[in-house]
Amino acid sequence: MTITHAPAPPAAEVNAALPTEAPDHERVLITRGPRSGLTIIVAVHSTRLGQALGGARLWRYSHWTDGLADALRLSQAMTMKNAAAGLARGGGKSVVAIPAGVTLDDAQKRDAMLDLGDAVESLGGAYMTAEDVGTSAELMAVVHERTEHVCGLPAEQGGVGEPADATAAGVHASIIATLGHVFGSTDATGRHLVISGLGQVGGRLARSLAAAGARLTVTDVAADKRALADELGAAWVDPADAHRVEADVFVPCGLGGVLTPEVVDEFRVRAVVGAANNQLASRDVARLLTERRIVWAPDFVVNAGGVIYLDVASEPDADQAALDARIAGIGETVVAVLRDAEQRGSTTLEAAERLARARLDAAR
Ligand SMILES: NC(=O)c1ccc[n+]([C@@H]2O[C@H](COP(=O)([O-])OP(=O)(O)OC[C@H]3O[C@@H](n4cnc5c(N)ncnc54)[C@H](O)[C@@H]3O)[C@@H](O)[C@H]2O)c1
Repeated sequence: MTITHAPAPPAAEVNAALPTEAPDHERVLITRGPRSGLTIIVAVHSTRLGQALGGARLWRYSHWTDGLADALRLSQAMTMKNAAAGLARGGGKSVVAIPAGVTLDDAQKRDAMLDLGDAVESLGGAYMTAEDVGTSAELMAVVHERTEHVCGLPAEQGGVGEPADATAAGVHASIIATLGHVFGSTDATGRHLVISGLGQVGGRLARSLAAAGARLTVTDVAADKRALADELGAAWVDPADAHRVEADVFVPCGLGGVLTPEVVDEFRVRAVVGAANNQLASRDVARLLTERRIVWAPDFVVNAGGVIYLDVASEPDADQAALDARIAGIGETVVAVLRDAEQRGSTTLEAAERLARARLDAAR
């Protein structure tokens, strides 16, 4: 294949350090895609609860080992997410690493997805892939040409499509549950929420929270999202200042790593509940949030709606009412985690991890 070199390296390359501790993954496949020439990594962290499920990331990495580090970390997080969500699913993740400065055209993306399909198939069903950052339902349909172990195909092809609606519904339920925990009322009317990131999930949430009567301040690094703020009558704030707004809840729906010690120090909210993955810049930030009495609903519990949707809706006898109940149940899980943390004097992160580990231990 021909790789076209962009004039300047794209901004969003991932640099990720490999863990110093040896990985505890069941299997990690690292292979060079014969069609695409790209490094493909499939990390199966755990199948203790069932076939590992987690998305495929097609992204730029400064070095292929950054892609490996990402896959190791993300697959481990999927084990916790799927266990905390009560799914009979293990944790896994795949990464197709695009070298720095390289842009793929459509034919090259297709080659990459066919290679990914072969890599997934070679694991004999230990891992099922789905869309994630840089991939889509359409690209999953290409993966499907090489393996059955893929979900989230386009609806026209009999698939269940992309899961953003379900993710947003789960985050909405989590926010309502957290309001109940913090303020003693689940009524969002007049509550002031700050949403940072108005993409697939944040945009849907802004609509559902506005409909629930919340007062919104919103932001995005993409200035064109301001139209949604205007449509909903929401206030707009500069992205860099969003975390300083005095409000009830901060709702991170952009990229991960947003909760740094500095940000937590400047927060003027009572709770943080959002869709973004890996919100904590480091584990100690969970303790800083607890010390400042800011209730953080752990991201991997809050944003599990998408994976619940992919799991439940992909079943042949999928039932919408059962799915809705499972998504709404995320709110109950959030409350259980927040109460457990309060009772034991632990961080909410530790409480969510206890819940996930208990389910994993029960399956030994
Ligand atoms: N889509 C899903 O079903 C799903 C499921 C689980 C978790 N998540 C996580 O939720 C987050 C949002 O997902 P999405 O699908 O809506 O992504 P998206 O790419 O559609 O939207 C992200 C939005 O955040 C904005 N953004 C990026 N950096 C920002 C910053 N610093 N400040 C403000 N805005 C910023 C982007 O411009 C974009 O509009 C991601 O972290 C994703 O990993 C999504």
